[in-house]
Amino acid sequence: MQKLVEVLADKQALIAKSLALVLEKITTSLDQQDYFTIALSGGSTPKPLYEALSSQPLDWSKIQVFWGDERYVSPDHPDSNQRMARLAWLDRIPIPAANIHPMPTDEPDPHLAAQKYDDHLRQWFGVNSPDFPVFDLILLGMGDDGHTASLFPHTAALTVSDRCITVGEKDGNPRLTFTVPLINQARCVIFIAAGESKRPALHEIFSAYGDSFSYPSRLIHPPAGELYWLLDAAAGSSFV
Ligand SMILES: O=C1O[C@H](COP(=O)(O)O)[C@@H](O)[C@H](O)[C@H]1O
Repeated sequence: MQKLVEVLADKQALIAKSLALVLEKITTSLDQQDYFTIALSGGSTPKPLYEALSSQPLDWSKIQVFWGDERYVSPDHPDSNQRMARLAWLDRIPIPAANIHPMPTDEPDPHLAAQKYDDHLRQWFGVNSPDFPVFDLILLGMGDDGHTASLFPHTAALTVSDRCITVGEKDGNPRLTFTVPLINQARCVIFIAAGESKRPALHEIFSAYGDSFSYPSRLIHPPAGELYWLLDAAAGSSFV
């Protein structure tokens, strides 16, 4: 695994660096293959990145967009990760509808929805269990508590190793999330985190010894892939 930590002066520089890196990964991959698979993070941090991507002159027919986690709400709910990415980016570009792969949130039982998306991923990538699909790029955020995707501290989702998708839980509410082994299979994982409130969790995540059950982002280390941590100075100035 190649791990790179880069600290940018401020949030604007962080987004500019994230944009440049995502574009580099897309163009390099498309030189060698016909399509590029990306899994998106939600929350507030990546929104300006998605807005910036919306004005890039890419061949969107070659980009396949998935989500790494989703709140279990309808796609038009203000909390929906899909909604945020569509408003900021996907609704503004000429991307074929078939290239957008949102997590389903319409099953009465979220476990059924998790199984549906798991089946969809396996079918789309043509990968059967026990192997995992390999994403070209997975974008991740990190919450103040050290969670990533919807892998929250001290939850059962952290230990799921036989599926691509599982049900996470935040304050008693279900979410859908990529599992740790699926994320760790990726060719490239980019964490993007900003703000002073992330600093205590980052300290735990970057320390040589620590508790991954308390700080789930520690679990992400793709053995055959690249791992980037892009931070603004408020979050990361003491780590490089
Ligand atoms: O709930 C979530 O939070 C994390 C971090 O979000 P941020 O607002 O601190 O950027 C995000 O990565 C995840 O996708 C999302 O569902």
